[in-house]
Amino acid sequence: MGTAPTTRDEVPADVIGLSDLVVTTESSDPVVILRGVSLTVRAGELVGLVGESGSGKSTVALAIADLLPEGVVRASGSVRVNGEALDALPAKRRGALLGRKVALVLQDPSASLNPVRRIGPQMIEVLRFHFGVSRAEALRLAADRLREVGIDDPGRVLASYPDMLSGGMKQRVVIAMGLLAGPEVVIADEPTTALDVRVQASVLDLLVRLNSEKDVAILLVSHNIVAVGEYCDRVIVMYAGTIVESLAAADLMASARHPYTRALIGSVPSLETPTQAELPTIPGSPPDPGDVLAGCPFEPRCPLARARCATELPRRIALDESHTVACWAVEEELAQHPVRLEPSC
Ligand SMILES: Nc1ncnc2c1ncn2[C@@H]1O[C@H](COP(=O)(O)OP(=O)(O)OP(=O)(O)O)[C@@H](O)[C@H]1O
Repeated sequence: MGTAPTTRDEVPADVIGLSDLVVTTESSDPVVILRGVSLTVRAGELVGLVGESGSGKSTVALAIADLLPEGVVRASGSVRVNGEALDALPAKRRGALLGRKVALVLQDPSASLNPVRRIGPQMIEVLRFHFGVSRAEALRLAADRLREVGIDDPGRVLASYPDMLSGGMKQRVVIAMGLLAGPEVVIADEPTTALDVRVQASVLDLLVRLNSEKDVAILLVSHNIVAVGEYCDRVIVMYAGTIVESLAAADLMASARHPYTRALIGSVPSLETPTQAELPTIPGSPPDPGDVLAGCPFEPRCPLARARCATELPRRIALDESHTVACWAVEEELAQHPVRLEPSC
């Protein structure tokens, strides 16, 4: 985490807070995409959001940025940014708050850049909009931000069109653009997926460095639970539009309890895995978003499933201050031990 160590009395404020967020398609027979998601990202925190394809990670990212696609709506629940509920703000103030406080970095950097304008004018426009600075000052600030993301020759990059840059370089530019307004949080949705394997680690390292040096909170969306565990402070695991577990990254390998989290960890190869070895896969597939689910969405694939799991959605219980899990089997195992049975983010 980028913040200085805090005492118990000095918990950093939440920069992002989702409460019971339900997102559906907008139709007479709506498809439920998020089924009541609650989470927080605290100031300076580096949080990983993981899960299989289709679990709803990108929808969470887009809901925070108020950028849900056409035909997808927030049906209930709330999104708070810097303590302000987005719903309570008029559209103009909501846009200004998000523009200043939240930077979104998407998988494909080209989607965030205008292909027919040089990088310089694109960055200058953002700076002049937010700070009303002169063109010369904006150019200086843009070059500073580019250096901050590891670009040694900002002059060349500012004079380039996006397609003159490599994928890794473009993603650095997008991150630098996201930093222009001085955000509290960067939401990075699979920021390395479209990049060459060689540059993936350097972009992740850059995000970690920005988190520690500039104290920017980061919500890192990823398929790779092991990588997220290595880079982040906290890991949140999603399955079929729900959060099934949230815990400190340092506890991930030894203390993850949800059978889905354990299966995800088991399906990622490690350096020790022989190249010929067959990796365990999770049998079955996630439910379709259109399925009506009475119980736990993981029940059909779960090695610990019991009768109750098919009919009752597990509640999210706190195992300790930083660990929550939603699983009837885990709850039954813990029945002999005192746990705080209260919803927690
Ligand atoms: N506009 C839409 N209309 C209908 N369904 C949608 C729409 N957008 C997303 N979905 C569905 O919502 C579910 C969650 O999608 P989302 O992209 O948030 O998942 P994800 O975990 O980010 O997946 P990936 O890792 O593949 O990006 C998916 O099943 C997807 O098909």
